Amino acid sequence: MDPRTIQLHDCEFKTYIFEEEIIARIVMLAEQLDKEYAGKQPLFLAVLNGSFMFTADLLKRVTIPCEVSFIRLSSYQDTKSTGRVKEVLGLNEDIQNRHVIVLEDIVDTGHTVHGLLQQLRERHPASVEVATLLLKPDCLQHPLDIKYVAKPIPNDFVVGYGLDYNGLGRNLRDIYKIVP
Ligand SMILES: O=P(O)(O)OC[C@H]1O[C@H](OP(=O)(O)OP(=O)(O)O)[C@H](O)[C@@H]1O
Ligand SMILES: Nc1nc2[nH]cnc2c(=O)[nH]1
Ligand SMILES: [Mg+2]
Repeated sequence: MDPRTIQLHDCEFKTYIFEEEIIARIVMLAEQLDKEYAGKQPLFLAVLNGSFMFTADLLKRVTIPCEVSFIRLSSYQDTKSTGRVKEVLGLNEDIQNRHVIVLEDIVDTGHTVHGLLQQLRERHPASVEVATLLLKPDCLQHPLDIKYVAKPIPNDFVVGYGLDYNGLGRNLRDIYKIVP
């Protein structure tokens, strides 16, 4: 497919992962989760805002009985982590003895998921794992074991398919990377 370039605020981005590849990877992930969580009735816990598209496309393809709930965490300004993860909307669900799968659009420094996993484990779930669409393994600042990764990527700032640059770009169907 032809590469496309777009402008968001003051930055230029070019196409990087097309919708077809995103969906193909999500289909494989759903099949894996169907097998590994059969009989466990997992609770998917989606981290807003970034994970909304990933969550919808993944859960449409998960066929086992499951539940979904949402929390909202925020830590990015411009293209950088502030290092402070703000809880904008908390968790109301009782997760004791539940099999929880955290859904993220991207794990970058790992600050967001690291803090969230600490909080969740205090509530005694039966198990907690993380499923992320994208992982930047070279950027991790915490020793995290992310079990389900649809696609590892290098250290470039990306937008689209839920991911934003200062609010813009979340509605794009493909993923774009920043042009330095
Ligand atoms: O691994 P980290 O360095 O913590 O980065 C990953 C987090 O950053 C983004 O969220 P953000 O805080 O920008 O909020 P958003 O989901 O509303 O875009 C993304 O959706 C992840 O939740
Ligand atoms: N939009 C966007 N948000 C992020 N949060 C952490 N890493 C990224 C990234 O590369 N792009
Ligand atoms: Mg997020």
